[in-house]
Order: sequence, then C-alpha cells, then structure tokens
Amino acid sequence: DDQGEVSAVPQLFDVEYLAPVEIGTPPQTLNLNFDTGSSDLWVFSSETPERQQGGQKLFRIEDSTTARRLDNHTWTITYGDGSRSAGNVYTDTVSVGGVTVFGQAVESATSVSASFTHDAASSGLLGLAFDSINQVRPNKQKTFISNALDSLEYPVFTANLKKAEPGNYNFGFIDPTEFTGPLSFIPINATSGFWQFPASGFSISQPGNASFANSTAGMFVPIAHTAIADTGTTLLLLPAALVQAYYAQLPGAKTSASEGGWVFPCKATPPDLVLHIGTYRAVIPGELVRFAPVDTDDFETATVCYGGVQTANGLPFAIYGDVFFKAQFTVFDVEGERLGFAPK
Ligand SMILES: O=C(CCCl)NNC1=[NH+]CCN1
Repeated sequence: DDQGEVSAVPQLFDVEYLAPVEIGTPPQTLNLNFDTGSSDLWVFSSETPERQQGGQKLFRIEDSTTARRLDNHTWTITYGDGSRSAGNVYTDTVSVGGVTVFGQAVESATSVSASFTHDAASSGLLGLAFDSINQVRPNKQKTFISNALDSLEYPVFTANLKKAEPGNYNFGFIDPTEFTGPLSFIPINATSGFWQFPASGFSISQPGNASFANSTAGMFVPIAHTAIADTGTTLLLLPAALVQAYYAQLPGAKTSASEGGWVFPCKATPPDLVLHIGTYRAVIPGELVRFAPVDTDDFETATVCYGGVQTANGLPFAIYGDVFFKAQFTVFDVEGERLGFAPK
C-alpha cells in the first residue's frame, strides 16, 4: 500500500506551485504545476518548437527506453486563464514522491501559448481533476491519481500550500501534523469533472480574531455560489457581489482598469474573509489578501497592493485557488468524492 509526499515550491509571489515528477527510464525529473482544476499531464519535450521554449527543462522522449508513442492520439487544452497547449501522446513510467504508475499518459507539447513559454520554471502540468475532462482524443486518458489510486494506502491526496515557502502534496495518506482541529468534509459534484462544491456566502472578521468570525458580530452575507477547488489558479476568484461587499470593508480598495482587478493601499490590513462551506468556516487571513505589490517589486516600498481576492469574471463558478489552499489544509477524497478542510 503505497504513499508519497512531494514538496510544492512557490514561484515568485506564489503565482504557482511546482512539484518534482520523475518521468521515463532512466528517470528525468521535471518540475510540474500540480493542477486540481484540469486532468492532463503534459510536458515541454524534445517535440516542443525551440521558438516556443523559454528555458524550461524538457522531457527528452528519445532518452527514455520505456516511452511508447500512443499512435493517432493527440491533445489540445485551453485553461480558465486563456492559456493553451497541444501535442502528441506517449505512455511512460511516472513517479511522484515514490508513488509509481506504469503506462501513464504523458502528453508531449508541440505547441504552447506565450504564458507557458515565458514561465521558465514550469515544465508542464500534472492534472488532478477527474478523468472525464482529460483532453486526449480519440480515447481519453487517465490522470496520475486515477492510475495510482488502487495502489495507495487510502484513495486520497492532500494539499498543504504556504505563503512564500514550500508546502507539500501527499498521496495516499492524511498527515495529522499538517492541520489543526477536526477535518470537515463536504460532498463534491464531479459531473463537470471538477472538484466542485456549494458555498453559502461569507462573513468578515478582524485579523487574528477567528472566534469573532463565528459570532454574530461578523455579519453573514448570504451570497451562495458554486465553487471549484483549483490549485492551478493563483487567486481566490469569487462572485462580483461578494468581492464588492468584502472590499467595501477595506478603506481605499477600488478596481483598477490598468491593474485588471481590485487594488488597495498596502498599509491597510485587509479583514479576514470567512467563507461558509456547509457548516465549515474557512478563514482566509487578511494578510493573504494582501497578495502582491503593484507600484514597486516589494511590499516595504509599495503603496498599492493587488488583492488575492478577485472577481470570477464570466466563469460559471467561483474558483478557490492557491490563496485558499495557503489558509486551508485540504483533503481530496477521490473515491469518496468529498473534500475535507481544516485550519492549519
Ligand atoms: O484552468 C483552470 C480553471 C478551470 Cl475552470 N485551472 N487550472 C489552470 N491551469 C493553468 C491555468 N489554470
């Protein structure tokens, strides 16, 4: 009964979290973006045009004695942020933190969009959503976690991301030292292929006063919404009405056309945001909302800061991205189709 742990290293301003993945024989280690919002494992490879490469470490297919071409199969994907990639399909041996899958579909990029080209640190993505939204055709392929599930001690994986320091993903076990208090589980709806769940609204609490969050003092704002748990998205993208009501509690907060979202004075301390998920109260500390400096490249000198909470524009659901996972330890219960949350 297998289990594994892998470090999740944040890139600048926690824009994404990369974890090492071993592919092929002998193993080639690539740092991939673990993405619970998609279901394809794709890599920059020896088939990626040089003009679309930007310094990424490549999967050298010809150097792997166990790589096998999946003939007449291709893939193409477009992510929620408009980034895209496409290519050919191989199967090979893939290991994450000691958990090994033989015959894993490894999607080789023959085309990537500019945002991937300009992201030198990421050699691709490892999808952790459900198989139904895998983009390989004519026959969909299974995700790493789907292939690994029967070999895991428990059919789960967990996310423990941190602000500006490495966190970790665990496969096959729940480490009780990574969270405080009891886990609170909610059922998810996997029909759309995502880790999708309902949330009922939010309340505000003053920083560092979580107990206040549960009192009547922190007025509950009943803006119900559907959300997906998505480690591949950087920010916490919520319904416009909810975001407006939250930033109304932060003096000087405003939307900026030039910055493309909500900004506020860096010297302000944003209130904690308490998201109501069933009976669970997910506290997002205000310091996570102070996401990045805008007018300089460090928080000490910047006067304008970009919010970690932004509007989920034109999407059919809210996206609980990395800002959420920096505050909440999360269990992805694949077999049980449940999410478990706990403070940490
Ligand atoms: O595509 C989404 C949103 C699904 Cl609605 N998340 N995953 C991701 N990977 C790269 C950019 N974003």
